[in-house]
Amino acid sequence: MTVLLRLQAVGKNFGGLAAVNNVSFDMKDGEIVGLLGPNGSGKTTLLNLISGAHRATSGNISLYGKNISSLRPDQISHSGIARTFQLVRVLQTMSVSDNVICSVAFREKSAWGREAHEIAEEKLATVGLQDKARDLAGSLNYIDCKRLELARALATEPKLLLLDEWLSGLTPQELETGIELINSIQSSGISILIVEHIMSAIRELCPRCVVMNSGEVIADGPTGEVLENESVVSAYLGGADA
Ligand SMILES: Nc1ncnc2c1ncn2[C@@H]1O[C@H](COP(=O)(O)OP(=O)(O)OP(=O)(O)O)[C@@H](O)[C@H]1O
Repeated sequence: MTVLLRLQAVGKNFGGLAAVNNVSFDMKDGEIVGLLGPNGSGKTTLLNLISGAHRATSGNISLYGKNISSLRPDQISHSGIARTFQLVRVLQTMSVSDNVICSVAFREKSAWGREAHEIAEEKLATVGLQDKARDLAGSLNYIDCKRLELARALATEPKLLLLDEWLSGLTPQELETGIELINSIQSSGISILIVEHIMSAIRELCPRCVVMNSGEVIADGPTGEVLENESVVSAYLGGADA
């Protein structure tokens, strides 16, 4: 299968701190991969490097064989990578629909007017927000803000979606809905790299996991095996959560 994303010896230093250190792994087209690790292990920094928010100190990142390590975030978005943030970011004073239209306007194949509206409607339907298209984004509850952020990411037509704790803070029922939504997005052909602390969700969604600790990859493989790996248990799970 085609290699979608390739990380080769990727590193990021903040002063004397190696937040990401010599990280290498591939993702295949269509894959969903869990990115795990204890707090401060470098997961969000790695997503920031892939999405271009931060420039890597060392190593290479490529998408479909094209080196994207030195591209700007907008160029990386145009290459086919979209993300959501750990702390939800929506444009509070605009309507739900206009939030998505903004993403449509900034994508590589931008669209305006009626076409942009139709794309926004489609993405809002995908995430289950079609009935709230005219509401103010600032009036949405937590899960709906998360849905909107997802719709905004999908509006850029990504090949690879980076989800940073998208499921965190949801009620058990919302969690089930969220898992189904992520599953359906992957089934539509979008690859997903998901940072998540909720192990039940990771087990349900991800056949494969990569685990980081202190900036380094300490395990990469089938989720069941990885979660039983001794170094993973002691670094991250403390033996209780798996
Ligand atoms: N902009 C920054 N400047 C300095 N240090 C940073 C910066 N961003 C992250 N760090 C540090 O890099 C390390 C990795 O942080 P990162 O947020 O990537 O971890 P994480 O695995 O995503 O953690 P969490 O699960 O808590 O979100 C931490 O020690 C953090 O304090």
